[in-house]
Amino acid sequence: MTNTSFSDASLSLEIRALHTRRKKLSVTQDSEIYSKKQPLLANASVSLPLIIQTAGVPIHVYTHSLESEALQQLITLAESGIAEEFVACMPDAHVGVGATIGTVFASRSHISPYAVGSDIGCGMCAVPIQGLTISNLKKKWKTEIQQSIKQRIPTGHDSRSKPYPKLGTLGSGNHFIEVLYDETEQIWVMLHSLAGKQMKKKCLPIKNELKYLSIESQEGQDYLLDMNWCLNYAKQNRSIMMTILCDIMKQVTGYSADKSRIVNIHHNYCQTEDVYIESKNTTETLYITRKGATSARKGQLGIIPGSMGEGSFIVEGLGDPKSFYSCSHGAGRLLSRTEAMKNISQEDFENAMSGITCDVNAALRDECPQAYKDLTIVMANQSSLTRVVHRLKPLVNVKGISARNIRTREKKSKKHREFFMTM
Ligand SMILES: Nc1nc2c(ncn2[C@@H]2O[C@H](COP(=O)(O)O)[C@@H](O)[C@H]2O)c(=O)[nH]1
Ligand SMILES: [Mn+2]
Repeated sequence: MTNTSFSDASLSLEIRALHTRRKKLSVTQDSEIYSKKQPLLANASVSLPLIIQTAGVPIHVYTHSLESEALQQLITLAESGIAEEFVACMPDAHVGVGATIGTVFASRSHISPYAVGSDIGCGMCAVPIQGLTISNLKKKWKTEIQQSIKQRIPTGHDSRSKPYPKLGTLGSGNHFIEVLYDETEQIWVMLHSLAGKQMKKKCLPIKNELKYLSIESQEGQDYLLDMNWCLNYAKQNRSIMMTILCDIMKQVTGYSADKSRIVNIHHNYCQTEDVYIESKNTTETLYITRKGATSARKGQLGIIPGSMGEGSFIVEGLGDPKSFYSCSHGAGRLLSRTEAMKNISQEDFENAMSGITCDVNAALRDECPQAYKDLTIVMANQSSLTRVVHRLKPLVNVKGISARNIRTREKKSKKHREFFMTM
């Protein structure tokens, strides 16, 4: 039986209630209790990280609210025996497949493909455009840039090819390209692009199963080799797209990117890093896995995107060992895609995007700003992990969806409507 408990006496009753349920769960594995969504809710005044004791290593949680399923996944990892010292949960965390999105952990001996995630090497790239500001950006350029991006960078279905996605392609879903401006009115370009290779759906585990490989085993070595191949591929893909994007900016506006300030980072990966081990007062080299997390070593630059209406942050790491030198990789989803489609009206979506040059096709409503967590709260929750360098607000957004994707989605929702009308 597990010893999971919460160390901070001031945590709210809700947490204690969840704790009791979780204890019940581990004994009975009652699927009915399991499927109930009981969030972890702490008082916003409680300082972060919350430290949750488990039968394995503790969990450092950098948010005051978390879905029960995500907490369950973190506990499974913390009690698996493969994680050293603690497991860290980032402020944008939400339930993932096999492991929570927003998980960081260190291992001496094991790697978990499920904890790296299916989007191996998914990440962000951003660069400022030297001399281009809000004041000298002509209004008509925004549409010209948007159209040119769509013509030159394949998105959604058009990104696909076998066995790997084409280099220089964006991917689908919440992958995006943006033109933004910072607090000094400086213009930036940014992209969030697809992984080196998507793990096949049939290879993915059920939600709360966590499988892992010994690094010394043949499978572990094979996985590391393949994962590193995917990381290189994903980084190259971002570089190629960024070159095209900067070329578009130059062609349309006449201004060039300041390539010396480019930031190009993964947020789904595993690599060896030197880690301070507090219990031994030593530094060791361990395998750090970040699934939906940004490296935030002291002085290291990172990119934290929010949503298509909210924009993003350029941040600098503060090098906090309590999070394994990491911070969030975004705002994180608040509503599932289905919930967003159902609960957010087309009018509210369009209002949230007013003034931004972008598509507001109904097929994109599951990507609306309202579907994501409040980025201000996410940033406040990680003030000990990272410092804001630039606050970027969006001007142009191109999402990872092709005309063909839109037609397929429209057909599907028409069929869906017809089905319900005949009932
Ligand atoms: N600036 C923008 N941020 C966005 C957009 N769509 C999503 N997002 C944020 O990115 C992260 C990435 O999540 P991942 O797990 O898929 O890597 C997500 O949590 C959102 O906060 C956008 O169009 N523009
Ligand atoms: Mn990503």
